Amino acid sequence: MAVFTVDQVRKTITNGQVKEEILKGINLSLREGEITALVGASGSGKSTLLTIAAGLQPATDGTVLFEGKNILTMSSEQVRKIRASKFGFVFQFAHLVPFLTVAEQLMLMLDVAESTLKKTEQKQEVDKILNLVGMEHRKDAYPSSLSGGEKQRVAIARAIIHQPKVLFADEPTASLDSRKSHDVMTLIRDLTKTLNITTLLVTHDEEMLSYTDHIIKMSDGRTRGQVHCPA
Ligand SMILES: Nc1ncnc2c1ncn2[C@@H]1O[C@H](COP(=O)(O)OP(=O)(O)OP(=O)(O)O)[C@@H](O)[C@H]1O
Repeated sequence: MAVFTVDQVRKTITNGQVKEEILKGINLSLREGEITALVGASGSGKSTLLTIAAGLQPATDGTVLFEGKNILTMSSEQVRKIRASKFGFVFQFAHLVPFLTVAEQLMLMLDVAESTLKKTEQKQEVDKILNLVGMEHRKDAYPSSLSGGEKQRVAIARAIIHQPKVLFADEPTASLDSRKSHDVMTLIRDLTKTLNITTLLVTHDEEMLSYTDHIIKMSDGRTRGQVHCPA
């Protein structure tokens, strides 16, 4: 089922007198339990498309339908609520809060997502998710004592603890070595399948495409076909 549909999305940037169209009418649909990868040369518009789809910046034209509603015409408060409760984000760097332990980072995310769980249930949820990403043994550790791969595991746990429908992952393996990159993509793939998340991934690393279900190539602000990857 398509959870997310992007239809005729355009983005024009004005730089002084010069107008530049960086997205030229993008269409795509994302399905539950699947990873869709956006690939393409630097500057082709991947991150712009991801941030518009995630409600982080407006488009010039077009629609982004999430659960049947166009997020591009919602108020900023409505979009903020959807982002906090229904979306999860992972970026190139983990961006953990340095003075919070691993468990506290996840508790904070539950607060941001306005979780209705009681504190004891929230703690159980934290334990469950840390177990899922293989980080339960480091729950009381601070970020400075974690390796790059461990930090990214915590960032992924934080991105999914509130059970988002959609996971936006922008170059999640770009700061990791090859082995850790494979570990992180295995984790993202397993979580996408077991939790039935809809995942949109931006990556430069062709080796990571074997973990995806669909590949969309971007070139000069346009998409060039949606390739289905056989399992
Ligand atoms: N706010 C902005 N103002 C001016 N130009 C912008 C802005 N945002 C993006 N661009 C331009 O739009 C184009 C697409 O940028 P975008 O970051 O989406 O590309 P990308 O495919 O994600 O690139 P990379 O792989 O290098 O991250 C680039 O030429 C970029 O310079």
